[in-house]
Amino acid sequence: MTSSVAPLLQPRDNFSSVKLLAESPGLDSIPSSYAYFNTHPHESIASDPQVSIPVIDFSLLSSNNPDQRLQAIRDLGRACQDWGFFMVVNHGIPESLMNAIFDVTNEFFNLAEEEKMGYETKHVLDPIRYGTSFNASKEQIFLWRDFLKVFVHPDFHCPRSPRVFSELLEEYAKRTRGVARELLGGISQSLGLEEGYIAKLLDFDSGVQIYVANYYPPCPQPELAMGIAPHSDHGLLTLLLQNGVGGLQIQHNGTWVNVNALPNSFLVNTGDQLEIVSNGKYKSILHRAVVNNKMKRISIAMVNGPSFDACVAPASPLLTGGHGNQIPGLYAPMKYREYLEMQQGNKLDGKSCLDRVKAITREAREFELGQSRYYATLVSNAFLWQFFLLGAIGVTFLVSALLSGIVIATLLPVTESLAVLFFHERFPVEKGISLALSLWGFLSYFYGELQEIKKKKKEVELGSVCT
Ligand SMILES: O=C(O)CCC(=O)C(=O)O
Ligand SMILES: [Fe+2]
Repeated sequence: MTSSVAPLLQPRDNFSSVKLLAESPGLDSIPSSYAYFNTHPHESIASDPQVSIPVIDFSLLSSNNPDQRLQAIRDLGRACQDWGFFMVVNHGIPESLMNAIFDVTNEFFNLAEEEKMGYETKHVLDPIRYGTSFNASKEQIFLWRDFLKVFVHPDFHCPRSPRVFSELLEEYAKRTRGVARELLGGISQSLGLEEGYIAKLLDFDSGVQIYVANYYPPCPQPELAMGIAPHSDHGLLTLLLQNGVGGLQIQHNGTWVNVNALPNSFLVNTGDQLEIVSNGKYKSILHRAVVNNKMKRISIAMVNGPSFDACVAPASPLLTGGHGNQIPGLYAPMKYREYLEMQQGNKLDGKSCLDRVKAITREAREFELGQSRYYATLVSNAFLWQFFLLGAIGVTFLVSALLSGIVIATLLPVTESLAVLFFHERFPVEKGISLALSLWGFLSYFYGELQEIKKKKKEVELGSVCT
């Protein structure tokens, strides 16, 4: 394995895209800021050359024959539970449309850099976003990937050029949304819910759909670079196409495996919102894309999610077991818009966003006084902190920022000390030191103030003697 890399070039300053960097003459090693595998030594390479992933025949899912449909629903449920990933064949979307969407995507990435940079935006929810890596402002190691993300539903957006882009993308978005809706219906039934249950619950008809095009140019050191780091998708279902060049790997039974698609098929993966709504039965799948040194790879992911304002939580019928037993909900309710902002606004880091949503409910379940008191404490805490902050601003305004800072620094360990006294929390040496330091700050401030007052008094007295 070649592990020498060029000195840090700060490519971000010189190259606005990895495409430009890859096309720079004589590039035979990658800048160290792209050497992902040097800084992630624990990331194993794919062991298995190829495994067979489940294949879903879409025509059976929409069949009028109830037995065939039932079988397709069962297959779909098994694929979601065992893999979180499957291939969809016979979906009815014309091959010509799929080819055309590839061609126009390729043309977009071939536009002049300045034109593409016109779509470089700051906010993660801007409807058209061109960029490189994933979230370059948050990453130390960059991905060997340029991207274009376009929100195509509920409101349709599209870059102005290439000229035919808009017409093709609108049609492609509509057709893929139809396939995703049908799949979601089957998945809903496979969970024992009504066909339209999830779609209605999450307002899929006004759902967010995002076109994500990934451009991975050939890389001189593919064994060091990463196209897209391990992550799960934030939506419900992602329909992925690739230009016949492999690179996608999914995590299955703890190892990375290569997957390739049959011609004219979709690779579909379940996303975080499906994991939440199914209360963890259908886990979103970790996947990544590696790069190669021969051919550019383009993939197009259509991410289909709930509506922005849908509050996503485990479906309530799934929280009642046999004999009416309550099953705990494993995920805290959250608006999809907020989840999307959290996921897109950070660096790509496995399933860390979903873990945050899970952590709150775990804490709530383990809270001695019960779940409802946990949430009540959380909300009242947030409310009371607003008063505290107002008070701190008041002290800054009326006295000094120094006093305000000292009061805050002193109150924090006081809270800790009360927790030790009343809830018998541990009191390790760090807590002791921080308590001593803040009390020292507090006392020395007042001692200083006292000295100042005494000095002023003396001056006044002396002054009155002189006059
Ligand atoms: O390029 C690929 O195969 C994967 C792309 C992907 O995971 C994504 O865009 O979310
Ligand atoms: Fe993905």
